[in-house]
Amino acid sequence: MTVTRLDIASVRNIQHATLYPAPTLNFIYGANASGKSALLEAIFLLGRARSFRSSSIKPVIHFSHDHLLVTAQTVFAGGAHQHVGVRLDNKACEIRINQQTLPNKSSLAYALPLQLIYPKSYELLDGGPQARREFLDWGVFHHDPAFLPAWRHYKKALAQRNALLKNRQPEHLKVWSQELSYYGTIVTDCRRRYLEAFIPVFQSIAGQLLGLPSMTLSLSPGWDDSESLLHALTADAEKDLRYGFTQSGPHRADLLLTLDRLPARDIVSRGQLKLLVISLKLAQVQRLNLTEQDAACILFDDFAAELDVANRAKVLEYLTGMQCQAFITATSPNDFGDLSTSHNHKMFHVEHGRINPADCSM
Ligand SMILES: Nc1ncnc2c1ncn2[C@@H]1O[C@H](COP(=O)(O)OP(=O)(O)OP(=O)(O)O)[C@@H](O)[C@H]1O
Repeated sequence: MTVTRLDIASVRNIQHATLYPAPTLNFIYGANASGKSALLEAIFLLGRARSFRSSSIKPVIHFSHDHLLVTAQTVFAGGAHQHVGVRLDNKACEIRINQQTLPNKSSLAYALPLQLIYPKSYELLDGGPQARREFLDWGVFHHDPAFLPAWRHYKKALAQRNALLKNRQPEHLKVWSQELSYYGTIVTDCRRRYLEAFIPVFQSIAGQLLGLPSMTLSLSPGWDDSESLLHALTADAEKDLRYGFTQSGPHRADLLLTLDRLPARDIVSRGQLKLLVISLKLAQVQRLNLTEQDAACILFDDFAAELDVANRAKVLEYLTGMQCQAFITATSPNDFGDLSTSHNHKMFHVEHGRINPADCSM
């Protein structure tokens, strides 16, 4: 999937912009506060109907307007065209794909798969497990159609079981534990199957970017899986009643990245940690590329942040060979390094919210 035309209205300081991006790499440069991240935010809004910078939509909408609109024309590898649009205001979200209004954000995620790399992404390895679960589930969602319905059922059952625990009503606990166990096992099987396919891709990219041997990635499923989930839920029932919530299950899962059997985050340097996160994110896109489906689009904000020149060159070389569309920002065109091996890319200059094509030879 490639964005061939992008129209943005009222996103941060971008009042109106139309872009015809390259199907490969798109380099975006401009001074601080010019609107580079706002441009990536607009594309992210189109793929997820939410911002990656603000939890509410109000601060994202241009001060003098009451709604924002982002639309795009995209083309699939097979040549089919698609028109995608998102209109957001403080209260409502309207999603349109090919002139049809759709109720679910998940349809956008299928229409425009996105992988975002920005300074906060680096918390993926040194922050809490929720970010790692969300990261993993992005891949599982695109890999396995059984995942989303099972995950939705699981979350409903979890809410019901937690309500019983909170209200100290143990009598119906068994029914919800069974429900939770049934869907939780499907969710975990989907995660395991995806990881099997994902790990070799990740190891190959991390090998190229970092050259670290003996790196392993594994799933901690969220309970002691030497026993079934139902067994864990039954054994935990008393403790769960005391704490008022369910302590075992895939909602507590984590991804463990180790080097020489120690948590990678305790060993690697800051720069290496960033390269590991970049490897994880690129591996998700590469994995999707290898399936029947169309490739995801990469949004890479603040490319130069904390990566030295040699590592930037390695990442760029990898991105160039990836055969997917990417939007990459930096404050100066020099930050992108030597672009002589990157063919057919485009460069854009952002200034005070205006986006203009720039000379690629810069
Ligand atoms: N709702 C809004 N309406 C209008 N302008 C806004 C709104 N929200 C933020 N801005 C302004 O939009 C500009 C764009 O900020 P953005 O974060 O996109 O810049 P940037 O080019 O990524 O900068 P940096 O290099 O510092 O990260 C800023 O000047 C900001 O003050």
